[in-house]
Amino acid sequence: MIYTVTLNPALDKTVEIPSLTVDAVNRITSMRTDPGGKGINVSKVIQKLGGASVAAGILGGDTGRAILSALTEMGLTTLFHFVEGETRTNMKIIDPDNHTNTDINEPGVTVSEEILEKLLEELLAKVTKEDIVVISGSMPKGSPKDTYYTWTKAFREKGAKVILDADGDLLKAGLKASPYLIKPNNHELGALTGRALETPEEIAETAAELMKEYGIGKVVVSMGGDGAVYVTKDKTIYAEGLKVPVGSTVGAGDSVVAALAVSEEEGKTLEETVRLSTAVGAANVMCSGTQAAEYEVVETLLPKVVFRTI
Ligand SMILES: Nc1ncnc2c1ncn2[C@@H]1O[C@H](COP(=O)(O)OP(=O)(O)OP(=O)(O)O)[C@@H](O)[C@H]1O
Ligand SMILES: O=P(O)(O)OC[C@@]1(O)O[C@H](CO)[C@@H](O)[C@@H]1O
Repeated sequence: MIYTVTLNPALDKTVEIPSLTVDAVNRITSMRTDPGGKGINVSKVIQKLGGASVAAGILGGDTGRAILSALTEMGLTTLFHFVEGETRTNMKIIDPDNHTNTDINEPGVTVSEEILEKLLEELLAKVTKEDIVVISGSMPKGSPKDTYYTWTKAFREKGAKVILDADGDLLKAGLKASPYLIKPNNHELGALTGRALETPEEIAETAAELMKEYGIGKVVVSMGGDGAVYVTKDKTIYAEGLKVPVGSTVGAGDSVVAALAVSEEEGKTLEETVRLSTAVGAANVMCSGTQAAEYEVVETLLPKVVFRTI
């Protein structure tokens, strides 16, 4: 089973504003809402890929209840704890004239250490060595800074494979517990290592160093429309991005994480994983908002993926 952990979910409100201008009145031309937050997005995509997951995390208030009922309606299995306060609403502004995606994310609810411990205990009682645990996104206020270290270590001790998708200090903390796989983008990896990373070769070298230093099994570095670099102990592959019409790039990274988790569970080869992840990433940017792409679209993109060993 794949478990996804979203400690700070969000209702994603995606609006289209042609020629978005600061310091002016902007008019929305279309709007949609989706239950979101990184782990929740991963669960939505896993379902489209024919896999099963348990989406776990923390919700609050009417927004939290709306997210839970949307996920239940989609047929997802969930394990959420409710806290005081209101789950955040994150605004995603698509400007089709300037081809920009702007994220305005609220901080979210405040949680206590007790609620985090309760959720962790409940998950630890279920997770086995056959399982994959995806931990992604920001943490709610009140969480200890080392939460991703503690959680990664705890799931690892159960023998589960932990996929960590976080950035900044959260990623730094989690790395110390040697996750099985991490998926930073090239900017996040660059910030972590203090290097400007442009080429697949530079990215591959830095990722390999990180794997050695922290005992990480695999690193996948996404590069937006330029594709991704997949580094394992014995092979490194660069996959080009697919040229597709862009609806919204929000959640593209989450869809890649979903494809990586499903590939891991199904024991796919690295080449099969690269093909699936690239096609899933591209199919999801074709969608508006943070809705998950249909597998039929992914299927049409699979044969178009171009990659090379580096
Ligand atoms: N414009 C695009 N065209 C085609 N594919 C894209 C585009 N943007 C992203 N992708 C695909 O999605 C993958 C992940 O994208 P990206 O590197 O932007 O992730 P990310 O920075 O983690 O995103 P986010 O945090 O918004 O989820 C890329 O490796 C690529 O396969
Ligand atoms: O504030 P965080 O937790 O870093 O990111 C939250 C978020 O931007 O990530 C997802 C896209 O990856 C969205 O569904 C959600 O709004």
